[in-house]
Amino acid sequence: MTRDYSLIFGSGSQRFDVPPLTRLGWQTVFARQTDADEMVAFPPVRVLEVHRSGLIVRGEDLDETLPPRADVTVGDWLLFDRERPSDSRLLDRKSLFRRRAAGHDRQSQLIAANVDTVFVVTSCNRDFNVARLERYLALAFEAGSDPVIVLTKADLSEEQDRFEREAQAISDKVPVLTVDARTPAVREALKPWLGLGRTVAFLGTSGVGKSTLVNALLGEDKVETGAVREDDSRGRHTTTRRQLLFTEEGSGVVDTPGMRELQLSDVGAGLSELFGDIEDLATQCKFRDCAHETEPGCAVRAAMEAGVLDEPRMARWKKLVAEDRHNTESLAERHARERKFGKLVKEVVKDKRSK
Ligand SMILES: Nc1nc2c(ncn2[C@@H]2O[C@H](COP(=O)(O)OP(=O)(O)OP(=O)(O)O)[C@@H](O)[C@H]2O)c(=O)[nH]1
Ligand SMILES: [Zn+2]
Repeated sequence: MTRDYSLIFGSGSQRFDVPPLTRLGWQTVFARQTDADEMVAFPPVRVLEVHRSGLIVRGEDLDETLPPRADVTVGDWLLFDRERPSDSRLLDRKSLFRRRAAGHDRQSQLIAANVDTVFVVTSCNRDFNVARLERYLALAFEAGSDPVIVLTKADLSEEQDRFEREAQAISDKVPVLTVDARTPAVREALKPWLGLGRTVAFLGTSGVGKSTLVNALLGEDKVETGAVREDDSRGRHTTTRRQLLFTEEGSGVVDTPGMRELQLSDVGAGLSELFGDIEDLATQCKFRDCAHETEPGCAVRAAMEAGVLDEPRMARWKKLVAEDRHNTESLAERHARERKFGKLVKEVVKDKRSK
């Protein structure tokens, strides 16, 4: 077992006892996929940066650049093959964020792997939107990463209690923090999810304070914040980074613009995690394909009428399910479904006419 020496020695200068792989985020789930002999022949390396020209990886006393490959992303673990670097074995992931590429095939672009916790960031202002938060949470669950809601700009709002209450009501699986992202105290607030060998990432719309939080964790201005970024509108290009950085205490922070553009697609399982209670109700509806509108024997509407289920929440659920289906279906699948529906309508019309 790997011991977490940071608990014994504290962090900072006395880091010498921590195994280098642990500092890079090596965990039992990865160790279980290999053994000591293989690790000597093919040392584990973690992907820290992805560039068009190659992958920057790091292991114990190892800093290498591997040929680029589409099946690997930031945060991944590989067993480095010195002879044939492009054959380095990719270890199974703990979690994976991906984005559907443009076009109608279902190709997806890998964004980040092996993220333990994702901070879903929103501000105590007009950015705050329960539907959008639910969307991000579904994405996080789908990726296999634990979400935490971070409410920033608490210092600018007189209603932070209300925002906090609304965020807490979304799911009892998701903790909520309220912070001023610009103060050093924010590191304390995020601490329970950081720590040696843990990897975190940030999700949220533009301007909510993601870069500010990343900088707070890294202890310096590694990432441009909004104030600087405004230059972009005058034509300056920001470099597209996809990188994994480490804090002083040894936790990994994924900073990738791709996380900002994630869409809801293929998040069926994530939605179930977030709306499991409604899905359970739906299984009790009289009709298996109940749309929970006017059908008799609808358990979902019954719960709503009894005041057990919040109507706006159920409306958001329906919208997300429809949207996920739309994003997930390939064009061919959609055509097939629409054809089937068209045929059904024709049959019903014919049936009515013949009566
Ligand atoms: N008062 C206050 N200002 C904040 C807080 N968090 C962030 N800001 C400010 O909000 C602006 C935007 O913050 P960023 O960290 O750049 O936001 P971002 O989410 O990284 O935005 P993008 O890079 O566009 O995705 C900056 O000027 C920050 O200083 C906060 O908690 N309180
Ligand atoms: Zn129903």
